[in-house]
Amino acid sequence: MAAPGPWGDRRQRRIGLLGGSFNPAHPGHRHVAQRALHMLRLDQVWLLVSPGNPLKPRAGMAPFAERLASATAIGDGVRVIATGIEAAIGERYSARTLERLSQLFPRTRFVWIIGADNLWQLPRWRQWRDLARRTPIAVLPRPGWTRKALQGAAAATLRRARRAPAALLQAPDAGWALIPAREHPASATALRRAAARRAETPAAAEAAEPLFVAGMRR
Ligand SMILES: Nc1ncnc2c1ncn2[C@@H]1O[C@H](COP(=O)(O)OP(=O)(O)OP(=O)(O)O)[C@@H](O)[C@H]1O
Ligand SMILES: O=C(O)c1ccc[n+]([C@@H]2O[C@H](COP(=O)([O-])O)[C@@H](O)[C@H]2O)c1
Repeated sequence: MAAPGPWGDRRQRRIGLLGGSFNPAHPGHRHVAQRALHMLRLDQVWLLVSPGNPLKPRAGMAPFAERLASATAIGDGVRVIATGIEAAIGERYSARTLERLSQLFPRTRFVWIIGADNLWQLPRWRQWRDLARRTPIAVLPRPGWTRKALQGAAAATLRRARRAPAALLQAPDAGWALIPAREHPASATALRRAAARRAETPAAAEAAEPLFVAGMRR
């Protein structure tokens, strides 16, 4: 399978993987991708659109093609690119995805990128310890989650594997680092709620119209 981008073979390439539902994609994703790209001197960040997060309900999840298009729209097509490779290889558990990607791209060093909310949630992921043992993890701050995640179970279990950001990709073994970044407030949940409110507004206005007209007559 071809990598989703043009490559030179001059050295081991470094790819950041920002896995997500992208339901929809938003500027918070772009911020996280660009910050990781810059701070970890990555060649690219792949926005890895999940065929279905194992921990999220299917109800309310937009079709895969729609989410892939949404992620594509926030990338730049060169350094930050969306990919549906997880669906193509038939994986949705991240530990398995990483194992398969390492087989498919043996000369690539992958870094798993997550927001602080997902560091907090990590112990609920399948084979999360294997994932953390094999793959460097870059954690980006997120409003309401950063401090909580640093005090959570994953951070405690992995405390000896915590690295300074600059050291994350220097060591041959995996580890994790909190990447200094401004907290970005965007969230897909907030966007979906806002869209639902907007969708309700015309209907609500229509429903209120007879009352308004009646009120005018009185
Ligand atoms: N504003 C943000 N700051 C930091 N990390 C973020 C931000 N938005 C998303 N992420 C991270 O990007 C990855 C993909 O996120 P996802 O597509 O689920 O978006 P989301 O806004 O968290 O969605 P939802 O609100 O539906 O859970 C996750 O690791 C998540 O933590
Ligand atoms: O492997 C798991 O058990 C697992 C459980 C929950 C989430 N994930 C992955 O975490 C990434 C972020 O998911 P999300 O829905 O929060 O954007 C995405 O790549 C998911 O597939 C993975």
